[in-house]
Amino acid sequence: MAQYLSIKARHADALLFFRMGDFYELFFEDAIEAAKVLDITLTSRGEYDGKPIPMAGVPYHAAEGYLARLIKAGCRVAVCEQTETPAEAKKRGSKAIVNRDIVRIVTPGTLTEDALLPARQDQALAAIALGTGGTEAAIAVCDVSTGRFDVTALAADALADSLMAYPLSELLVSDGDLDKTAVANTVALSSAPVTFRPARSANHKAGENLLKETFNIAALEALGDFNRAELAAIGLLLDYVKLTQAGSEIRLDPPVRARSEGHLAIDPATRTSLEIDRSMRGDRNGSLLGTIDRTVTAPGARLLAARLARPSVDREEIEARLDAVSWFADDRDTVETVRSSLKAAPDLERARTRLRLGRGGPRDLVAIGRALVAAHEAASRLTALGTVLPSRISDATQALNLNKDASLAELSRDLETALSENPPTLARDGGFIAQGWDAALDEARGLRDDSRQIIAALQARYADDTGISALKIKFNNVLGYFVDVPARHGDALMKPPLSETFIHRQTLASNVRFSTQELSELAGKISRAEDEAKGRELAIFDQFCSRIDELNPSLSRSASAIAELDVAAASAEWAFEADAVRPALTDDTTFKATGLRHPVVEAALKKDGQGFTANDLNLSGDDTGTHLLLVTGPNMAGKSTYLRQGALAVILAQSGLFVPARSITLGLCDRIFSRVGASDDLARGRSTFMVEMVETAAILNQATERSFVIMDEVGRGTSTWDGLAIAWAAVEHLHSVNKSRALFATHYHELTKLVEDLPGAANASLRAKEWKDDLVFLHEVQSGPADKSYGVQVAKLAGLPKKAVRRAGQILKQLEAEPSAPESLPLFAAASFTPDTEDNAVPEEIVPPSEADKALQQIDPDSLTPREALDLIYRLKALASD
Ligand SMILES: Nc1ncnc2c1ncn2[C@@H]1O[C@H](COP(=O)(O)OP(=O)(O)OP(=O)(O)O)[C@@H](O)[C@H]1O
Repeated sequence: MAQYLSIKARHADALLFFRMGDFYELFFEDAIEAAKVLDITLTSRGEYDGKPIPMAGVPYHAAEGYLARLIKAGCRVAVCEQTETPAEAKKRGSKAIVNRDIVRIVTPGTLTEDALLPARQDQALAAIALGTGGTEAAIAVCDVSTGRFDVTALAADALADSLMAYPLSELLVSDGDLDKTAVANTVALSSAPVTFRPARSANHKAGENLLKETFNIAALEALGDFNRAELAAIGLLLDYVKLTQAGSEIRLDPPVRARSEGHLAIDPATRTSLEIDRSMRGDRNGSLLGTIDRTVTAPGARLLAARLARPSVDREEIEARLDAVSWFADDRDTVETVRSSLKAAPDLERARTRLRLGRGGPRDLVAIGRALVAAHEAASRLTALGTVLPSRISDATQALNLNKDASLAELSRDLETALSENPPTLARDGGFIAQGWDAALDEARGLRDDSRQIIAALQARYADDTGISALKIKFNNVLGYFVDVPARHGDALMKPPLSETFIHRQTLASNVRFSTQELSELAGKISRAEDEAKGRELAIFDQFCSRIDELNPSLSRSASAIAELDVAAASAEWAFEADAVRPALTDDTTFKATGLRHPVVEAALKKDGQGFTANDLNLSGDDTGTHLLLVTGPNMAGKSTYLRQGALAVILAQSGLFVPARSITLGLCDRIFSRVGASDDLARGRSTFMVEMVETAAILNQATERSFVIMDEVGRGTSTWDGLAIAWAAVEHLHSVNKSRALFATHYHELTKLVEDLPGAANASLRAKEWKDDLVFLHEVQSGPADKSYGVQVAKLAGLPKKAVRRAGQILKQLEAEPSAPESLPLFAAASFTPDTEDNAVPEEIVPPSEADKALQQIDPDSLTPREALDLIYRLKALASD
C-alpha cells in the first residue's frame, strides 16, 4: 500500500493501472470509476484506515481493449509496471517487494497501439501558445504514433481556424494563457479534450532546451528560426510528451515549420457545413473524404485526409501534386499495378514508431519488412516503364527503390529471413525468429526439443518399469513436470521398491502425481534451454529495434514515399471513376467551370441509379463581369448543391486533386467561407439566428477579393422584413466591399432586383416545371431569376396533411394579393378567416379537382341501386388509381 500510495500521489489525475503479476489492479476511487466504465467486478482487498480497500483488475494480456474504453470515456491512465522480477527482489531481502514505476501515461492524444487508433486518420496532439504581445501565436502539433511534428506561427485570431484543420485528439493549453481571448475561444471550440498544463512548461527557454535535447543539437538554427511563441508551444508539447512517456526519450521526427498563410483558410463552421471529412451525422461516409478516398495504405489514407483538411495556396506545390495525379490518370493499367503492389504494404509508419518507443512487437518488424518489399515492387514497376516521371513520383520511387539504399535493402532482406510466418504480438512470448537465422538460438532450441524427446522416452521407460501403461509425464505451472497415474495405481508407486524412485506430490480424486530425481534434472535442463532461447530471441529483437532506430530517417522517407505514391494513384483512380478533370490554376481571380458536379451528391444518386445534372459556373468577373451570383429557385431544386459544389471544387483543386467537371479554371483562393444550413449552438448560448449572424459577420469582416464565399438563405432565421434587409445588406457588402467570388442563394425574390444596381452581380436560377399537378425538378441552372418558389407544392410533396396544404395555399393567395401590408396579413388576423370549406379552400392551381372528384360530385346516392353502387365503386377505384 505504501508503494501504491506513493506512486498514486504523483499521478492524482489519472487512473493507476498497478501491475501485480498477470493483472493490472486498480484501488480506491480508481477501482470504483474503472468498474463503472468497464463494467467489471468491483471487489475489495485488505483494509486501509480500518475500511476495506475497493479493488478492480484487468488481465495484463487483454489490457489494450480496456484501455481503449477508458480513453474513449475521457479517462487518463498511468501504467505502472514491475521493474524487476520477484527473483531480483528476493535478492534484496526475503521480504522485499518488487520495485514498480510508471512507464507511461496513456492519454487521448498519445496513443500508439493499432487497436486504439483509427488506421486511416492522423492523431493530433496540439499545443497552443501566444507571443508576448498577445497578437502572435503558434501551434505545435505532433502525432506520437507516426512521429510527425509540425509547428506553425500565425496571428492569434487565426488560432481556432488553423487548429481545427487537424484531427485533434487532445489540446494542450498553458494555465497562464487561459484568460486570453484567442486561447479561450479556441478552447471553447475544441471538440477534443483539453489538458491544462502549468505555465512554466509553455516557456520559450524551456522549449528551446527541450528541442535541443530531443534532437541532440547544439544550436537551434539547425532546425529553423523559431520565434518565441513557436518555442513556447514546442515547450508545452514536448514537456507533455516527455511526461506521458514517463521520462523515456522522445521519439519524434524533427519539426517541420509551416506557415499558416500556406494553407487555404477554412473556418470551423465552414469545415463542418461542407462536410469535408465528416458528414453532418459525424460519419466518414457521406463526407467528401469518404467519397473520394481510394487509397490502399494507411499512411496514404492519412496523407489524403491531411491534404483535404489543409488545402494549399502554394501554386507550385499544388501543380506538383496535380502533375503526379495527371501522370497516373493517363495510364489506368499502371494505376492498377501500383495499387495492387501497395495493397500489400502494412503501416510502416506506425510500426517503426512503436518499435522506437519500445512498445513494438515482432509483428511490427514483419510489417516493416513487408512494407519495404511491397513498396520496392511498386517502385520497380514504375521505373520499368522507362518513361520520364513527374518529380513527386520520381522522388518517391527513388526513396522506395531498395537498390539505392544498401542498409535498407539489408534490413528488408534480414527481416524477411529472420522472422517466422505468424509471429506473436509480444516479443516475450518468443517463437518469432525463424530456424536457421541464429546458431545460438537454434542450439538452445535443439537442446529444449531434445530434452522433450528424452522426456517422451522417460515416460515410456517408466510405464515399462511400473507396468502402468496409463502413466504419463505432464506439465503445469504449479508442479512443473510430473508423473501422473490414475488413482488406482497410486498405491503401487508409494510402496517400495517404486517409492525409491517416485516421490509423492499430489493426490487428486482420480489421479496421483509424483516427481523423480531424473525428471527434475531434465526439467531444469529444459527450462534453462528455454530461458536461453527466449533470451536469445529478445536480444535479436533488440538488435532489430536498434537497426530500425538507426535507419529512422530512411524509414521515415519510405513511409512518406508510400503515402505520396498511394495518394497520387488513388486520386487518379477516383478521377477515372468520377470522370474528374485536372483543374487549370491561375494567379488571378478566375472561377470558370463547365459541367461542374457535386461529388458526394452525385455518388449518392448513382447508388440509387439516378443521374446528376452538371451545371456551368462562371464567377471570373472578367468576361461576364460577374463575380457574385444570386441563386434563386424552388425549394429542393438544387440551390444548396450548386453552391456547395463550387466550394468543394476549390477545396479539391487546391488539395491537388481533380475536380468533377468538364473543365475548370481556378484562380487560387486564400480563404473559403460558407454560411449554409442553420443549427443552434445552445451549449455556447447561441440561438439559431445568432449563429447565423455570427457566421455572416465573420464572412463580411474577413472575406477578401481572393476568397470564395457561399451563403445560403441568410436572414431566414428572423422576421421577413428584417431578414430581407439583412440579406440585402450582406449582398451589397460582399459585392462592393469584399469583392469576393460568391454565390448567394435566397428565397427573397425581392433581392433579384439588386443586380440592376450591382455591376458585378447577376441572377441565376434552378429550373423546375409544373407538369400536370406535380412539380418536376430539372436541376438545371439558367440565367435570370426564378419565377416563383413553389414552397406549398414542395410541402405537399413532403406529405403535409392535405388540410394544412390547402390552408397554406389560401394564405399564400392573400399574401400575394397584398404583399405590402404585413399587419393585415391573415397570420395576425386568424379569427377573421373564413372557415375551411371545400369551396374556398382549394386554390385551383394547387389541387384541381380530379376525375374521381368530378365523378363523386355527380352521384345522387338515393337513386342508386345496389348493383349500380357496386359498379360505381369499381369505376371510382379505377379513376383513383389512374
Ligand atoms: N444537379 C443536380 N442533379 C441531380 N439532382 C440534384 C442536383 N442538385 C440537387 N439535386 C437533388 O435535389 C436535392 C435537393 O437539393 P438542394 O438541397 O440543393 O435543394 P435546395 O434548392 O437548396 O432546396 P432548399 O431551398 O429547400 O434548401 C438533393 O438532395 C439532390 O438529391
